[in-house]
Amino acid sequence: MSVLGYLSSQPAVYTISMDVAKQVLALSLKSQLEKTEDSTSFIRFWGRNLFTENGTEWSRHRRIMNPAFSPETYALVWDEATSMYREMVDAEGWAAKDEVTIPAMNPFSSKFTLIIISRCGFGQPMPWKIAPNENGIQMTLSEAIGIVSRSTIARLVTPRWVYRLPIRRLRNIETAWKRVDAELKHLVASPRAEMASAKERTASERKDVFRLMIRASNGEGTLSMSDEELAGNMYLLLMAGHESTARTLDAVIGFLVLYEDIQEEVYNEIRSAISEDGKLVRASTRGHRVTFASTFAEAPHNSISRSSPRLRLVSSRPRVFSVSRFLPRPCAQLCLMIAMRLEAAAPSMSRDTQHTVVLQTDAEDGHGRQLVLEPGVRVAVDLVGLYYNPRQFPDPEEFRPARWYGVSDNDMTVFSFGPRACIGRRFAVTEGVAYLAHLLLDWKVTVVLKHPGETKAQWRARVMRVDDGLTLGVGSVPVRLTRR
Ligand code: HEM
Repeated sequence: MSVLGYLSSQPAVYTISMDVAKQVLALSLKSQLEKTEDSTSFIRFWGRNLFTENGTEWSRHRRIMNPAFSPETYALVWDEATSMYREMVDAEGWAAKDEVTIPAMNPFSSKFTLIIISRCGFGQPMPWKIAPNENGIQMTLSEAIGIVSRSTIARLVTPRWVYRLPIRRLRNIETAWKRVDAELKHLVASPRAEMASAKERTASERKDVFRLMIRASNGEGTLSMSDEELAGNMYLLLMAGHESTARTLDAVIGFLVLYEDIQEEVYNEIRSAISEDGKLVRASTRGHRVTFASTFAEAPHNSISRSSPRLRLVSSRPRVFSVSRFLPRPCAQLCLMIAMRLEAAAPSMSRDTQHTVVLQTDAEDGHGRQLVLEPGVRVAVDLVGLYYNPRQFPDPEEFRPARWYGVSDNDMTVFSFGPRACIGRRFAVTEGVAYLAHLLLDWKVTVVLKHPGETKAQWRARVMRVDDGLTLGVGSVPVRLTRR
């Protein structure tokens, strides 16, 4: 589809073709197509970052951050997710109940993923119960990030004074942006102070992404980072590392209550992973592989064993981690990936032509043709359109994890592909599988209908609709948890 702005704006072409998308990403690596100031303004409020840059600048950011996305980090993600689940169940008072009705799962998944990125990405302890008046601002960080995400586009096009008008909604937006700003400043300040103190040695041994960036910001040379870039990357990770995963978790829960047979399959898979001895298994190295799984140490009957063939997380090389690379991908993981496809958190990927670019379009009718684009044209891969393209995914509306048995990560595309694919993909998958495994092992999750006559199709139309923010997601997901 091509779009011509006759009065203003640049011409653009949109594609929902996988082949064309692959060409676009390949040409981006050769700087024929690039991200521009304009196309990345929505994520550059606090500074340039890994997402906004091209060429050698992009490569510098990526080289600084890459070592943090390692098997050790994913092991930590699994462990933290395990203890976070326990904290959540205790703090919310679910531990003593056999049935819990929840009007919306969304705040739980949002808080869960925020705390995981905070603990595992930023090395910052964050408890499940967060006081609402930190930094003198009456809003939790989780709430603030949600508001910031939903108001990003408005914030780009409205002057700042508008948010000082005596209108509650606008004041709330201002408070949320201040809350996030305060958090970023606090994050920058705390590890710097820590690293300057006697704890320096221990802290410097830790390789969370945040400490690597702080070190780069204190350093010089090709792998250094300015303070502005540091803040920019922290904001990026806060948004990308938390929101997209949270929205995927909302979506996958929504689908699993609609498709009860698949929920049962995932449950049985998790049950088959429970160990006899029930001891905590965190991480172990077997030859060149790192395998780990986690159990609930305190609850032996609820343990997930490392001997399980299905929930094992495997690395083929010490530094390159892949979830179940040599084993069948767990159904829980496939459910996540399908939810990402059906409810894409990242709606599109765009690049602008820097030179004349030739794209080969699909030969759908046997007549593929060349599309010649002049410099200055925006090429957008419409991910929602691509994921619902029936030529790529027959019966695109169906939640059918089995369709991705044996398919390679690249062909799933939900995290993009090639060297510029999502840096946090394994982080997100580990976290998501851990969340599902622990939740579904304890509870059968079912729909809460609006009224007794509501059908599942109506529930899907009402709940699984697009809720727009910086990322896309579903609406409030009301469910009932019944103890297994
Ligand atoms: C369900 C969860 C997620 C989805 C669907 C997702 C999707 C994506 C996609 C499609 C891209 C490519 C965008 C483009 O090229 O324009 C991307 C890039 C990125 N993602 Fe994710 N992501 C997720 C989770 C995460 C997590 C957990 C983190 C960090 C911990 C993260 C950090 C990033 C970063 C930093 C980039 C930019 C990479 C680069 O340009 O080199 N994402 N993500």
